[in-house]
Amino acid sequence: MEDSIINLLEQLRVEKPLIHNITNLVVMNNTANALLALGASPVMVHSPLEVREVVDIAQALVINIGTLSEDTAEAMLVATEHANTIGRPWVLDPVGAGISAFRNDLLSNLLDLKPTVIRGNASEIMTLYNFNQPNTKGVDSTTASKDALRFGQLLQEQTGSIICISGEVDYILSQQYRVEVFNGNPLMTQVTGLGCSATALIGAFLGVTDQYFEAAVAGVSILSLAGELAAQTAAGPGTLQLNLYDELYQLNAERLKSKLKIKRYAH
Ligand SMILES: Nc1ncnc2c1ncn2[C@@H]1O[C@H](COP(=O)(O)OP(=O)(O)OP(=O)(O)O)[C@@H](O)[C@H]1O
Ligand SMILES: Cc1ncsc1CCO
Ligand SMILES: [Mg+2]
Repeated sequence: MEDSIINLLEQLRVEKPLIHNITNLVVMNNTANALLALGASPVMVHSPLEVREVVDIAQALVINIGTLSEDTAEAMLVATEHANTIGRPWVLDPVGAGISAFRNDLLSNLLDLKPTVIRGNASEIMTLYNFNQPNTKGVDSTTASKDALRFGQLLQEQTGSIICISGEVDYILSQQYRVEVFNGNPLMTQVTGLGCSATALIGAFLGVTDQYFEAAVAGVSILSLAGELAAQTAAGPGTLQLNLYDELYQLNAERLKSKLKIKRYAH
């Protein structure tokens, strides 16, 4: 399985896919830098008046609802509908699912548009399966990823999307497979938007292959491994964020082979 991740990373660095992000105001800069460090080419375009044209030229689309407004919500619907029309893959990050009726209505519309991949923390994935769950913690998870696994699998069956649940263990779920990633470090939760960075990296890999499950596995496991390595020499959250860019930039086949801790199960 490491081989497929290594091949996808090499391909990404050659092709430098253009990744269209409609994302939140908090992580705009750190996700653009994470994409650049990995080898992709980010563009953040949010106006409903221009997203169609950007979807046309991009290889994949990232939708992150963290800091929603009426305008960005409209842009997300326009962009994803157009992506579906022309066959562009897209990934949804349901940040803060459950915060408000506005957010849940948009999420419900986006689910109807069948995201290629959905990546969220445990609380967000549980809310997507049942919108009646109260959100008590904003954008952070109140529960462990393993507690959301059953709901993630049900959400997978309901939507047909590939589902990624992040946390101490990261899960990537399809109809056929479950992959578990054991890399990462708890300090990563003290830096805003590393889950959002994982979502953006999934977008980058969706831009270089039509093996969408393998793209999701690559995005999640590379962010978790780079975060783990970044934490090893970090004095705190600040250096972790900086080290993360360097780890993404320096990541190679040898490091992936020796440090990745992933398991694949067939259902
Ligand atoms: N308890 C933990 N132990 C080890 N690694 C963790 C832990 N929690 C999170 N991580 C790492 O951080 C990554 C992001 O997960 P997290 O659950 O914090 O995302 P998130 O809540 O969506 O973040 P954000 O919304 O700030 O982007 C995971 O993929 C994993 O690598
Ligand atoms: C802190 C925060 N608030 C809205 S989006 C965001 C970034 C983490 O998802
Ligand atoms: Mg998140």
